[in-house]
Amino acid sequence: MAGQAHESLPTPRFEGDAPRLLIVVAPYYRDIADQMVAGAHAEIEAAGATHQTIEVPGALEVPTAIRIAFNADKFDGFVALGCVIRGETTHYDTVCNDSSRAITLLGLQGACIGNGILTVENMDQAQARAEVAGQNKGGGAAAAALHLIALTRAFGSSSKKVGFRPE
Ligand SMILES: Nc1c(NC[C@H](O)[C@H](O)[C@H](O)CO)[nH]c(=O)[nH]c1=O
Ligand SMILES: CC(=O)[C@@H](O)COP(=O)(O)O
Repeated sequence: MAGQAHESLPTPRFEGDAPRLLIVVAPYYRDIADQMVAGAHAEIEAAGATHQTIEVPGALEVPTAIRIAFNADKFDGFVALGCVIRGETTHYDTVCNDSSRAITLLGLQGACIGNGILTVENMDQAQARAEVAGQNKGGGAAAAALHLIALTRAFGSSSKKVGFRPE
């Protein structure tokens, strides 16, 4: 089903106290980015949550933008969107590995993040994953963030915390 992080894991639905999500998108490839943002919007709205979208130049800037917004403590979760297509040099590896690792570290430090940064060999692969009627990776990333928000609310918070969140 479109938007599901996994076919067998329905996206949580929120009744009241709508979660606020920030979509951070790197429109390095504008058409691909727009499709993934559309998928994320649809998934978030269907779950009864709200969203705001900001743009940064490239995938390497996405984690820093999330850190900035996380420290502002205005959002319950984040969706990272972008597209990295291999070029002639090893820069592809840097962009892919550093952006994904930074996003994972932010998650371990307390941010509820779905990672929808595509890392592909060519535009055909990107298109198949970006289109909402296709693999809808933007919707899937939004679904992942929504799952983590629901988990956070279910477990609540305690004095014992791993990670950092400004009081
Ligand atoms: N080649 C791609 C990039 N490269 C740019 C970097 O993400 C970054 O903006 C730059 O190195 C300045 O810090 N970004 C993408 O999102 N996709 C690419 O295919
Ligand atoms: C993923 C990239 O950074 C890549 O698009 C840059 O292209 P190149 O490796 O040919 O400089």
